[in-house]
Amino acid sequence: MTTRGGRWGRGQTRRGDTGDESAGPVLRAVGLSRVYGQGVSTVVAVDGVDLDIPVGQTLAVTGPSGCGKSTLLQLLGGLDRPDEGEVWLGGQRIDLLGERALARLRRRAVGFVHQDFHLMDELTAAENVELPALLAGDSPRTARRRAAALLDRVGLADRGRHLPSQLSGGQRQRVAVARALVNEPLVVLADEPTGNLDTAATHDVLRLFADLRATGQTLVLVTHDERVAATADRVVSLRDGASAEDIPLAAGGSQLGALLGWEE
Ligand SMILES: Nc1ncnc2c1ncn2[C@@H]1O[C@H](COP(=O)(O)OP(=O)(O)OP(=O)(O)O)[C@@H](O)[C@H]1O
Repeated sequence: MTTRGGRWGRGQTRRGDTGDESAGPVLRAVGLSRVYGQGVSTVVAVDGVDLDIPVGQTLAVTGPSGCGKSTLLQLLGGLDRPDEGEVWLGGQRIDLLGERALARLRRRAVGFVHQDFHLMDELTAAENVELPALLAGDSPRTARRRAAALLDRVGLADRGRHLPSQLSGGQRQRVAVARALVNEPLVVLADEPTGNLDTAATHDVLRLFADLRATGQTLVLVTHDERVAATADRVVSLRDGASAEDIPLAAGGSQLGALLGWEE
């Protein structure tokens, strides 16, 4: 994948760009806590999480329903703010940024993939992918070119003019992955990206993530599915908002082959 010169400052490059592993973690949480509600209805959704995510790592976040996975992902991506602690992205502390600066940084540095795709129904697949590039300041021509290349990369070169309603769930999620990549984010954050997909579509999306991993893209993946988690480099399990286990998987993405071979 080509890179855009000047988009990132010193210490903010991706592994795929420079091969430089000395820049420190691309994403870092320090003592992160998020509390919802007050009084008797208080819920501590995230409770003192420390996390360093190196450039190029695929991290799976797992744990039982309600343990705080989605809240943690939103905090890491600057969609929500912690009550305590710090979030660092690309060497910059983001939890203290003002709304506009945070929105700008999020647009460029974070690619989100959601369980239910979050595509705009009235826009074509290509327009959905172009939109974040246009919002980040690219010319229409550049945005179109980038969207076409990404749709090709996710195997949907011939579906650019289709509306989301004319695509299968797996195809919609591949459009969503293309959209997440269009601004060459520092991190891709995916919340149950295979949660609404059948087995074949799940495999398509996992293959896509394996391809991203091979290019050095940093990826954080929230998943209930242990087999999906097994395709990561590392698994962090949450219990009641806190990190209960942090396991490096020596085999990492090589589990993908086993998973696909087993299921197919
Ligand atoms: N906006 C909110 N207001 C109040 N409580 C919330 C809110 N969002 C989440 N919570 C609570 O915070 C806790 C963590 O929720 P979160 O969605 O992060 O968990 P999760 O692990 O992603 O769950 P699931 O796997 O079911 O999606 C839960 O107890 C949830 O009820």
